[in-house]
Amino acid sequence: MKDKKVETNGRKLTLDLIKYKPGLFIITTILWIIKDILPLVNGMVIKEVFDVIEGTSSFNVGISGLLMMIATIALIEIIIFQVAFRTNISFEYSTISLIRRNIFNSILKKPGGKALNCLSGHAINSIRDDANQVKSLLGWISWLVGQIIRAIAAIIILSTIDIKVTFLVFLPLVAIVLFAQKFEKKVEKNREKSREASANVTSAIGEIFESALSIKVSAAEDDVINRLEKLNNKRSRLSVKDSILTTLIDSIYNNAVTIGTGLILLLVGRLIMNGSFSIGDFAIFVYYLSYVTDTIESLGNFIVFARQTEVSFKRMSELACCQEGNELTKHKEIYLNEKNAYKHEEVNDRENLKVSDLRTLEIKRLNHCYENSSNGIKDIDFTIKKGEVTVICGRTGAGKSTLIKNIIGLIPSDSGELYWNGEKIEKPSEFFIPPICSYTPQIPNLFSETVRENILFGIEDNEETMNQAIYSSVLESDITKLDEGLDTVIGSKGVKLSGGQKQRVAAARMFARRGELLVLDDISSALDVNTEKLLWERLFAEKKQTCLIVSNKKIAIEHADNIILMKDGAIEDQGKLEELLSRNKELWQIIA
Ligand SMILES: Nc1ncnc2c1ncn2[C@@H]1O[C@H](COP(=O)(O)OP(=O)(O)OP(=O)(O)O)[C@@H](O)[C@H]1O
Repeated sequence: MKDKKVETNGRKLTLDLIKYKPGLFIITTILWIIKDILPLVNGMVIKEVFDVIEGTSSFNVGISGLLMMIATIALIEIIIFQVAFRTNISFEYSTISLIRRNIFNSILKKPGGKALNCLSGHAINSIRDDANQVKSLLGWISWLVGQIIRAIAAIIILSTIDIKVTFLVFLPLVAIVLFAQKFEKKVEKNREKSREASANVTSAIGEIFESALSIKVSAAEDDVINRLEKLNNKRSRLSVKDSILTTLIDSIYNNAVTIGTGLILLLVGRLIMNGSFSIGDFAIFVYYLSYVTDTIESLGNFIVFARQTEVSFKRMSELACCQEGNELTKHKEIYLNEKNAYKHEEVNDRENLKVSDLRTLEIKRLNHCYENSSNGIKDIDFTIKKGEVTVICGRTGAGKSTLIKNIIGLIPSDSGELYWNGEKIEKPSEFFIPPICSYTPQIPNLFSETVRENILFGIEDNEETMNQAIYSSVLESDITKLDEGLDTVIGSKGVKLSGGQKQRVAAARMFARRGELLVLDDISSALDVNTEKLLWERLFAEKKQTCLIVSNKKIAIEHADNIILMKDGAIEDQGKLEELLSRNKELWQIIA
């Protein structure tokens, strides 16, 4: 399966998100509308205040009554604002959590070897900034609805005062919207570049932290800092350009609105002098004018912001795209208020898999070619039988790791089939997991937690399982030498452990999961002879255990029921040790 380009439709995705919590969206929007309409009523009351002062009012309420009305409206406005703010927060955080949940879920669902299609820094930036951008857009939509309704209502009221002056309010709107359209593409392109440059800096910093030791021993500090400086300068240039473009558009809106306002006020001033405007009319006109012009500006900014959000949708969709398609806005339950409500439906599905005990695992015509490369595996055919040890060997780069990653679904194969007891395995990446299969990768992935937590890695802490895992991975004497035994914190990526200890903690994690099929990728490369001997002896003492092992070590190969000899991505030969030694010089050289 090669990566496909992800097509995104920002409007559809936005609508999907609104439909996720339609009740909250509608309530928030209605509250914003009421909150925005109230000042219009206030404007009318203010007009009456001036008319009462001028003596032209037909309203039978005194100044004090009108002032009470103004205060009451302001109070109601404050209360509505408080409620709307809360419902809006619930709406925004529900949708942002859904987006983040779906991105993480899709990443976890993808084959392990292809979970991220970009640098981790890019993914982190996207999950943080792009999700926030979408959240702001959604909040803005419900806010804008109220503003637009208020502006329309204001325009209708203003046009009853003077239609000609009111018409002039629309001119800046049309001009600004047309102008903003022209800038849309440019802003979008630049924002994309700017975000990418920021992500490159984040990734570079991450890599520097991860490789601090290598940088020091290679005395590469200056080079690394120069590279970071270049990336940072690029980021800074693009960010400044992005800010300038956005500010430029903002200031154009503001100035157009101000010029429009000035023109209208000039016209109104002339009308007052003509006597066709009362002071009350003038007051309400000035009072409403800012609502209309604010909305024009807001609408213009919104158009630009919505364009920028398209970029965010695109980047997040690329992360949230898995075999089932773009899952970015897929409606799923999230738990914002409940403690311990974490559920992972997919994991539960896996636990419920009904699979018969292993008798045979057949690998048929398996092929994989890495993207933009001729490397991979070709036409792999062999069978693993229950209780047998299968050892894959071959020179470096022969395709051993690629083969096992394809079998257990960490890398999706281009073609070929796998059969478990004769039944086709449809999704290897979802099938080859504990308790069916457990795996130790060539490079151990450890976390800066305790040894115990690294071994358990989410499974229940059971003394018997832990002791068995420690015994099988020959870790017992290492643990007694650690300051706090199993509860020693091992530092970032296990920095406080030796290479051999790291390999065995990773192996212990695999043993603790008691997979029916154990898959071990060259786990003894950093072990001394005695420890390695013990490790294989203990593993092979369990005659029932089915193992698929990548190793060129003589002691492992000697225990193999079937040896798969790889060369240039293909199986060069396979069979028992004696048969292969009698006919194949390659194997002699590998185990020599
Ligand atoms: N992601 C990748 N993209 C392109 N080529 C790759 C990728 N990963 C591995 N390769 C290439 O595929 C070939 C097989 O790699 P693989 O890791 O399977 O070899 P191996 O037999 O396990 O080697 P070793 O014994 O050194 O671990 C190598 O030539 C390697 O450079």
